[in-house]
Amino acid sequence: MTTRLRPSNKRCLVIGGSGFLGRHLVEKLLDRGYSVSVFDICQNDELPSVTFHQGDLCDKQALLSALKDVSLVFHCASPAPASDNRELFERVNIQGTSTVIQACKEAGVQKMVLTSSASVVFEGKDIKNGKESLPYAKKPIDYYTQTKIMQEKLVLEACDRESGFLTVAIRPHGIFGPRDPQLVPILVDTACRGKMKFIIGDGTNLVDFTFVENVVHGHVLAAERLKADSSVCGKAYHITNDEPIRFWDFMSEILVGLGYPAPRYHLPYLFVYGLALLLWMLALLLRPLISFKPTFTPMRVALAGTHHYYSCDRAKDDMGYTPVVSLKEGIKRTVESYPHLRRGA
Ligand SMILES: NC(=O)C1=CN([C@@H]2O[C@H](COP(=O)(O)OP(=O)(O)OC[C@H]3O[C@@H](n4cnc5c(N)ncnc54)[C@H](OP(=O)(O)O)[C@@H]3O)[C@@H](O)[C@H]2O)C=CC1
Ligand SMILES: CC(C)=CCC[C@@H](C)[C@H]1CC[C@H]2C3=C(CC[C@]12C)[C@@]1(C)CCC(=O)C[C@@H]1CC3
Repeated sequence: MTTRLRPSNKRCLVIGGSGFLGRHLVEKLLDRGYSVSVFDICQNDELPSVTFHQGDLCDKQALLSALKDVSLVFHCASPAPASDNRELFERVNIQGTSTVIQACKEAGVQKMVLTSSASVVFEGKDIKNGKESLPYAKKPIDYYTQTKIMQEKLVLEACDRESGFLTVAIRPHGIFGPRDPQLVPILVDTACRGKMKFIIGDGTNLVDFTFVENVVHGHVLAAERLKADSSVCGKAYHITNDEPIRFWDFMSEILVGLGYPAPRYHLPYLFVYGLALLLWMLALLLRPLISFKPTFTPMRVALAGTHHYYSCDRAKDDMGYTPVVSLKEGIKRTVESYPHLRRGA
């Protein structure tokens, strides 16, 4: 039986509620008796009890009309990292988030939960059991992450107990699960093109992959613990499955589950990284003439070949977080949810 910690008269808005994480969050909030509205630039299948507001989060007027009578806002909208569009990241994640904060304050919103990312401290070098006390990356791995850092700072600095506007940031890592448009589809696409034969490095690097329902659970707990007298205010929290796994074992389990062979041949990390760097520079130089997007970007090679896993002790201590779905179960549910991506389907 689910315990309902909050009365159902709580009205919340999920910005980015049509996206992968946002949609799972909306479903959980409804299940917990919240009254939910969604604000997103795009709409997917309607949910009967959800009010949908279509708009760009950079548009304050559009936000204000969606924020009427809302006391809690979840901000989980962002351009996809793969869009690789610096201007768009800056406009949406930095200027847009400032606009969201201003609109929330004007509309009298009391609480805001931001979906940040654990990668805000990652510089492409090993992180083992990283805590929230690690400094922000001075050289973030890409523009997307650079703007996620700025976004998190803006939201946490806006936390103001005096005026009654409370904020918290959730830092998930490697979100996966049913309906994810990125991780599994990229992986399967790479396998279909015969490029998933190689393991970068010795294959022992540990990484956090987090099942989407655990990320949702972290968001809901944060919102419910966010009060003027709580230690949660103005802080960032890692939310993971708390079961770091070898990057290549995770990839292999998904691939094998979908009927593709697991990668087998090892390539030295520095060799692949150097090659990826060269290709990336070539793509940049040739951009005015031809446009090609290499599969092996330096950022992806760093993600695939280094340790990067994080401690969620702070979330455990401050908000009683524990993952609700194990990695094994999460992988099983994910694989089962992609029958159309099975080999030969
Ligand atoms: N997926 C992951 O592994 C991780 C994700 N995160 C963070 O979690 C959050 C959710 O990610 P995820 O669910 O994967 O992403 P999605 O792309 O699936 O969802 C984001 C949603 O926001 C919408 N959106 C984008 N720009 C705007 C805008 N200007 N105004 C209104 N809505 C907009 C998107 O629309 P459209 O699709 O049309 O762009 C989409 O519906 C993001 O903040 C991301 O940075 C953090 C760590 C890991
Ligand atoms: C843990 C974490 C931050 C995951 C984020 C998701 C994506 C960045 C990954 C999803 C599929 C991954 C993938 C690769 C890199 C990282 C991802 C894009 C490779 C390109 C790495 C090099 C290869 O050999 C192929 C991989 C395909 C899948």
